[in-house]
Amino acid sequence: MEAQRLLSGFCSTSPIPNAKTQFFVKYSSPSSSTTSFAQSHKWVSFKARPLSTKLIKCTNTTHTETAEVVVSSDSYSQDSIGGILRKKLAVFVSGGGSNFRSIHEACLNGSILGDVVVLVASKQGCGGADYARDKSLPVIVFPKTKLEPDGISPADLVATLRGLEVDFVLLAGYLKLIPVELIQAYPISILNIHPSLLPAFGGKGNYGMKVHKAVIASGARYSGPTIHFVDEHYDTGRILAQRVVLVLAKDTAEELAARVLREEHALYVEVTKALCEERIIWREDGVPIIRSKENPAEYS
Ligand SMILES: Nc1nc2c(c(=O)[nH]1)N[C@@H](CN(C=O)c1ccc(C(=O)N[C@@H](CCC(=O)O)C(=O)O)cc1)CN2
Ligand SMILES: NCC(=O)N[C@@H]1O[C@H](COP(=O)([O-])[O-])[C@@H](O)[C@H]1O
Repeated sequence: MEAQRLLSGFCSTSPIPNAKTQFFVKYSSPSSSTTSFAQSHKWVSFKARPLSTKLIKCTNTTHTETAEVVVSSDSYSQDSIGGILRKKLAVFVSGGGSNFRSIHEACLNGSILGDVVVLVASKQGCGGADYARDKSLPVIVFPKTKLEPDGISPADLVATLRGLEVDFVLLAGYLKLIPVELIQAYPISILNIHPSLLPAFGGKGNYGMKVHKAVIASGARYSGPTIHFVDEHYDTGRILAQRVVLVLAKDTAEELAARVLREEHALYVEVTKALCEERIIWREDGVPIIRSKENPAEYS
């Protein structure tokens, strides 16, 4: 229901103007509804300066909620560089969210021509979700599981991202399989970062510290992050970018993980910048490459 309300502008009587208008919404719900949008006071903010506030009442068969909508001018989504519009990003996390934070900060400081408009978390209480709430970003839990009963369905996830006009989905430490519904709804628009040089050390069961332990145990002398497009299987999508990190003879998995993570943060910001500036080109053999901003004749 909340996903639908988010899409329909919270209520049929919503005064919320067109999608180009940004707004804050504060929910106060008498009931302890089972969803992440309707519990007590929650600011769901999409940025921008408030111009006016409006109260809207949302009723359904079980209860009535009031939402205070702060309608504001939309001075962000009209930003553009050379006619290229600012992009709307959804980031997916399961853990601490350091990649999410570095991307969000790069959007705020102008490095990335885009805005994170929603965070999707597989765990309501993970560090990435806490950071998003602290920054007044909307948080959606996906998927719905026994441990996360407030999670939404794949259909509601697609509808909500569409309703938020998301252009690209960035997986950043997200540990669940992305469903085919989302992949079909966002063809070649979903990226993932993996902490090894794919195709090595990828696939089901290869995530987090497990990857770095396997790299060290293998005797590999090099590792590093890979960013790839997401298809219906784990880590088999088209590789877009990599960085090489030395594996030192006496590295612990934690030391290697920290070295790789530093490169992940830089690489994901660099790739997201190229994505939002529409500098990703598809080679005839289907391999995606990135056009240099400084020298358009150069690709990587
Ligand atoms: N359709 C896709 N979904 C996801 C992809 C992808 O490439 N295609 N990438 C992963 C991220 N990832 C590696 O980069 C990855 C994440 C998790 C797993 C894994 O084995 N998960 C376990 C469950 C872990 C848990 O719930 O704590 C499992 O499925 O058994 C492998 C690779 C994100 N989604
Ligand atoms: N296979 C997926 C996987 O292992 N992803 C890895 O999870 C970590 C998330 O860190 P973060 O939450 O601090 O960004 C990152 O190292 C990322 O590469």
